[in-house]
Amino acid sequence: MAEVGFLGLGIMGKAMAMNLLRHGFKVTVWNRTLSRCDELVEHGASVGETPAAVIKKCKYTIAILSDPAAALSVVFDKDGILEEICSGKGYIDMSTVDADTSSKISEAIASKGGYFLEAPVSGSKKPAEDGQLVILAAGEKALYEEALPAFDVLGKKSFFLGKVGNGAKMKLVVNMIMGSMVNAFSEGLVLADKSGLNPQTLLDVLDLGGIANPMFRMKGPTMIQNNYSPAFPLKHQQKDMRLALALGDENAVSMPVAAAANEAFKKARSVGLGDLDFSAVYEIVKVAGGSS
Ligand SMILES: NC(=O)C1=CN([C@@H]2O[C@H](COP(=O)(O)OP(=O)(O)OC[C@H]3O[C@@H](n4cnc5c(N)ncnc54)[C@H](OP(=O)(O)O)[C@@H]3O)[C@@H](O)[C@H]2O)C=CC1
Ligand SMILES: O=CC(=O)O
Repeated sequence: MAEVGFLGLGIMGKAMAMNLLRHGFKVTVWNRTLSRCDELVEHGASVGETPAAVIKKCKYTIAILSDPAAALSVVFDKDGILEEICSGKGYIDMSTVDADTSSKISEAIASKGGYFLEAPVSGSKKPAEDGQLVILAAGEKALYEEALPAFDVLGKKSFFLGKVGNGAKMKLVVNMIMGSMVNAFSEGLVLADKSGLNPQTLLDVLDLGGIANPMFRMKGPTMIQNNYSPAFPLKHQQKDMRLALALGDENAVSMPVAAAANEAFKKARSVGLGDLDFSAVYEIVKVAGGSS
């Protein structure tokens, strides 16, 4: 089996690279904070000293990094991907970014003869650990087909959405909906509490009705315990709202619900909740709703 490169061992990357190792893939990893590679090495990974070194060694390389700045940095900066990408090599960016960022990366890689695929994922820490992500790929179809054995390990379903940008846009639309939902959910929990209802009973009622969903089911119990151990960091959810609102601007789509949700996420970041789970926006909604 050809060696797969893997850049970025945060919450998602660590779980995904671990999954590939568990399924017999040979993986060479790199992370900006190199010490984060140690645990992967214990499970059989090799380490590349730089993104360029990983690209040089591997037929194709996957990345999952925090945001557009990080995604651009590993490609364009010193020791970055552009130094070694060439004909016959592929680069797959699974970070959640905007279509412009993805297009810039795609064009730069093509200018060196390499192949590019964007492939952001829907699903959080647990689906990443369980190989149950939903993969939203777009770009070079041949690279998509080459990566399918890896995608089959990482996810429960892969979509090929056509030209570069379509994967990024699909992911932003999905996360814009999710960010609005968690705000509405938080308001419901506050309203139940303030009007004398038991929030746990609200969760039980919701879970049996037409708006039951895995996100309410997973986040509800921890939210009512004020436990925001990060699966999907709030700062990333706010980045996704910001990028989705910009996509709305470009397309003249009015999104007042998403804009209000973004304000709550911004407020949460401004009071230091950015590294907690995105469900910590509940703390902001509680204050706005007059709860302590
Ligand atoms: N967590 C989730 O539930 C999901 C997240 N996503 C998306 O996946 C991406 C990663 O998320 P997640 O794993 O949660 O994030 P984390 O914050 O846990 O990890 C971020 C990763 O990006 C790296 N990084 C940050 N800045 C730079 C930089 N300038 N140069 C190089 N590397 C950098 C970090 O390196 P270092 O260790 O050195 O800080 C780390 O490896 C994000 O785009 C997010 O929106 C998508 C679906 C679900
Ligand atoms: O991007 C986050 C997710 O849960 O999907």
